[in-house]
Amino acid sequence: MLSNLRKFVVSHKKIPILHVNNMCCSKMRSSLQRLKPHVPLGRNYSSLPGLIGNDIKSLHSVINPPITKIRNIGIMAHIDAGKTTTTERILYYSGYTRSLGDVDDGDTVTDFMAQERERGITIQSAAVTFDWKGYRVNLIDTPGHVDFTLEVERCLRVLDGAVAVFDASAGVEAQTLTVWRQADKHKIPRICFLNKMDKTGASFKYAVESIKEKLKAKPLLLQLPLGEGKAFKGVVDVVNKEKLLWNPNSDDGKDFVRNPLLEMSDPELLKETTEARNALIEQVADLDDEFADLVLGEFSENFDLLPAEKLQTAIRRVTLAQTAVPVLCGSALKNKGVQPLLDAVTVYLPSPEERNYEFLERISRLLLPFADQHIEIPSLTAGNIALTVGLKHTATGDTIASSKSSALAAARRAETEGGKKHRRNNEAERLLLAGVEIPEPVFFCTIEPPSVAKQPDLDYALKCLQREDPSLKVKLDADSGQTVLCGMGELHIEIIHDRIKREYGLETYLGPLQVAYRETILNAVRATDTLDRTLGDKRHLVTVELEVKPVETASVMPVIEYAGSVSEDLPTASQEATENGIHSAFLQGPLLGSPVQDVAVAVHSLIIHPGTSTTMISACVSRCIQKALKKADKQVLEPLMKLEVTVTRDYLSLVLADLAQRRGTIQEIQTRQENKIITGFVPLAEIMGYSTVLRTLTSGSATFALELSNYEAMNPQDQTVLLSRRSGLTQ
Ligand SMILES: Nc1nc2c(ncn2[C@@H]2O[C@H](COP(=O)(O)OP(=O)(O)OP(=O)(O)O)[C@@H](O)[C@H]2O)c(=O)[nH]1
Repeated sequence: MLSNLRKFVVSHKKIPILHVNNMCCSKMRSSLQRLKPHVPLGRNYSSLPGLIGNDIKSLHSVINPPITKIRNIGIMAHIDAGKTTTTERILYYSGYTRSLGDVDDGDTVTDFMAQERERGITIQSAAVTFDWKGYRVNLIDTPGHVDFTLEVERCLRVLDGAVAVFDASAGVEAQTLTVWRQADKHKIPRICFLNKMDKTGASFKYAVESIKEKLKAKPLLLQLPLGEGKAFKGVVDVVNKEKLLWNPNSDDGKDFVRNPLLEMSDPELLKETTEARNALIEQVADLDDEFADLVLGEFSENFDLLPAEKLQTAIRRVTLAQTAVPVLCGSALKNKGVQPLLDAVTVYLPSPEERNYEFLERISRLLLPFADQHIEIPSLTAGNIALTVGLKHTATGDTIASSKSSALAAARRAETEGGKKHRRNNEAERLLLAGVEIPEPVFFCTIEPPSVAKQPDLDYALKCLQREDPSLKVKLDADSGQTVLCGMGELHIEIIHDRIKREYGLETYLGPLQVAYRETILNAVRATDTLDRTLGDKRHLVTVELEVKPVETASVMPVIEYAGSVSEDLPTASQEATENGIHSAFLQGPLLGSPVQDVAVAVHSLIIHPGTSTTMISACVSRCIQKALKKADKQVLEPLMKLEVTVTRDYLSLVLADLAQRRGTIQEIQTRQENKIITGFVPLAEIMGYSTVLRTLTSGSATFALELSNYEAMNPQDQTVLLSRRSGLTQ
């Protein structure tokens, strides 16, 4: 949402803002009517939701439709599965746009950033709102590239349901797994859409199997494809036993017929569909006791008599319970199968009141998003998605509440419901609701403004970008004084660089991309330290004795223990100061100045002279830890990436040989039609610039996906080379 907010701020000069606050209905109606001609649309938009032609159905329903009729959904998938193309079709069939946008022509609604249109990929999530058969659908198109994982994560938190789009010729791909796990984490009910059924090599069966195997999900086949690849012409609705055929002469897919399957005309297909329907009924009955009772009681003799609505209601229950996922198929590009997908969204995905949100927020200005355009609205009921402006201090992951007491109540609820997590008993922390988990950046590089005078402008641009994208970290290198960007991948940093130029008018220079290493220790070491300083007439005196030791946590958060004698009478402020000192010491390890992970600290003794400031306590503890770390045996940890390369047979051996040279280890090689899918692990340092290498090696025919797996100990030889290179001894 914040990305759209920023977009709004950037582009608000172009778009007239309608101040509808406190307006009477007739005034608002005329404002809404005036909206269309004013909005500088690059595309041909038909109507905003609720507006038919230039008329308004009902102002209340435009802004606040009944909650049961709202669907807040996201579209998620592996890169290039066809999310944006599917979204375009959805907007067209719902009447939101009057022409079909095309990713390859760079004129889609939701990919509105210049970089998105140029590269044909989604970077920021975009929200659009439209109506479908009496339902209000708020839809978010999320990025598929692994570098923008955080963007997906922050969308999932506010969604009630999602459509997972798959390339039917590839099935479950690397990033599908990641987004699927994220949706699991946020308990989001899903529908699967097997897209690209028209593509050579598309296989409904293969894609369904991969959903079972890789996602460990139970697919409910609500449709069967009519033909595959070039022969794909429509779908069978298994629930209703109907055939849906798209008119081959229609160039926008609006024209399709739905006919019941008859013994006379389609005996084979009817038989196949009946079998699929019976299997579906049995599968749902296995998962839902209420439905099992119904089926066994009234319809056990003949499943054909079971009304479609009863089956749909049960499918909805299991979808909401996330014990199974409905599967549909189609081809967004060839305009087939998208309308039934929209029907399924309204039928099977939850309304906001079926999820646990009970917030009502009052904010000075609210805007309804239409991709990169917005319309101001006077109020909003629970379950809707909107934008707000003017929040200076919020960042992605924050929760906005109407008052401190409601935030406290919500925090308490979060604690009892999901939490059980240990929270520190401090009020600021209690006010926090579940934020998004921010992935650790794995790459960094220096960034320089065109001149010293422009440094404040660069700082400002980076501050703004960071607020909307917390996966971007900005640091100051203490030695060189340079600004350092830390990001999720090469593409991430490249896009940030590009955005600074386009959106803030600053030409900046990036240093070479470097890997973010970590460090750890191999043995336990004890150290003591005393800090004795007199400032003014005040004496600050602290003596600490502690031990650092290795422990396997795979985290940079140290485990902290206190000896009984220390914890007994340690005031909270002194404890916080001690822990601040511990945390700051581990941010910069002794080998490379990288964060230290897999460590525990035992504080054996802590003697604090009365009147000693908390800053001095932190400083003493931090110095003592650094002393201990220097004495310990140390180890560099390097990011190990999980890699998936899709390559044709001809180039397999070339790619494998190249990976071997990059210290890669191969986990498995699978066959998928004409392609080989290599999965394995490779150190990040060895895979920089891999897209160019792979393109050259395979004449552009291979693709790859990369994801951080874990941090692994570097072998002693490589570690020595790295350390001497970093200390400037070798190149
Ligand atoms: N054959 C075929 N190609 C499709 C279909 N849907 C999309 N494509 C093509 O696949 C490519 C990727 O489509 P997008 O809609 O940009 O995919 P996306 O999932 O939004 O991609 P990202 O946003 O970058 O993750 C484009 O070249 C589309 O034209 C389809 O149904 N069939």
